[in-house]
Amino acid sequence: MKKMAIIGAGSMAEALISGILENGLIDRKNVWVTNNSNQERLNDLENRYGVVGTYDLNALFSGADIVMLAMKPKDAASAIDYICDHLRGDMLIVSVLAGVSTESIEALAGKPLSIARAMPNTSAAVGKSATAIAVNGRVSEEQLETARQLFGTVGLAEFVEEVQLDAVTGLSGSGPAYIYYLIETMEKSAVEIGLEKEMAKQLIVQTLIGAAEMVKNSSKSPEQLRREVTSPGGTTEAGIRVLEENGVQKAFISCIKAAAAQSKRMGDALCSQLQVGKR
Ligand SMILES: NC(=O)C1=CN([C@@H]2O[C@H](COP(=O)(O)OP(=O)(O)OC[C@H]3O[C@@H](n4cnc5c(N)ncnc54)[C@H](O)[C@@H]3O)[C@@H](O)[C@H]2O)C=CC1
Ligand SMILES: O=C(O)[C@@H]1CCC=N1
Repeated sequence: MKKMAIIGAGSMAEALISGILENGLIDRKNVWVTNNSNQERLNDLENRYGVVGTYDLNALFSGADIVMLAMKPKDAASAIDYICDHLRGDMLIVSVLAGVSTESIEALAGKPLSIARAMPNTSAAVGKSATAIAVNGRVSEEQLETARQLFGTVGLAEFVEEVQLDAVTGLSGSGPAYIYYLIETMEKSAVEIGLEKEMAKQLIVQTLIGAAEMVKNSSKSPEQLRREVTSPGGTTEAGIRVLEENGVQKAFISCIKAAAAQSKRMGDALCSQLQVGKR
């Protein structure tokens, strides 16, 4: 039975704990978690999930085969420095840190490590994450399968090359925020055209779920599906024309490119600081 040590006890850690336990991937008594100082949060996770919270690093790492890095990227250097004596080459290090390369993690730890670097999104909290995973050359077939299973408990898990993770971050890591922004916008306009907010919300959510299911299950392209909604001279055509006139598609493309570029900038800055190769 595997043991996992989780460093960082925030929302991403909790989503993964929940997914792992619901799927029985690891026994709750073998899921250990720590953070930098918030004992109350550790108690809360212990009470709700039956996992083990601790500040005793020897106990945390004893017998651990998987170590998950789940603090904010800005805290990565101090956190890895604090735990590096406990990291071993035979452990699978799983990182969800945005923009922190596998080489940077090894440089921070000062030793070669088997690392699976993942980019999930916050929909992991409801088991619907879209996660992309990249592994470094030291990850064994068995560890690769472990990484797939881990992120499979919180949604879709696909493998990519590490160089593609900035693009994934801009697309699906940040992606839920773009959709929330769209929902906010649809809610505002719904109220302006005379609908109650709560009713509008239900209609919007169902519209999104329905459209997503159509794209997922139909053999037709999104463009074809859009054309089927758009009657000549009808309402959709009038609406889409305004989107086109306002360059909304161009703005979305620029948005995703800006987010991906920021991910790369953040990663490259850390690589320069640590004097490791940029991706
Ligand atoms: N929020 C998002 O949409 C996504 C976040 N991520 C990544 O997930 C990671 C965690 O994000 P969240 O869970 O949203 O953050 P969060 O702020 O909810 O949790 C961070 C946790 O790290 C702990 N921490 C801080 N310094 C520490 C240290 N030195 N040692 C141990 N623990 C320490 C904090 O106490 C807190 O429990 C980040 O690296 C982020 O890049 C990845 C994909 C999506
Ligand atoms: O905004 C961020 O930096 C993180 C990474 C992906 C989603 N949230």
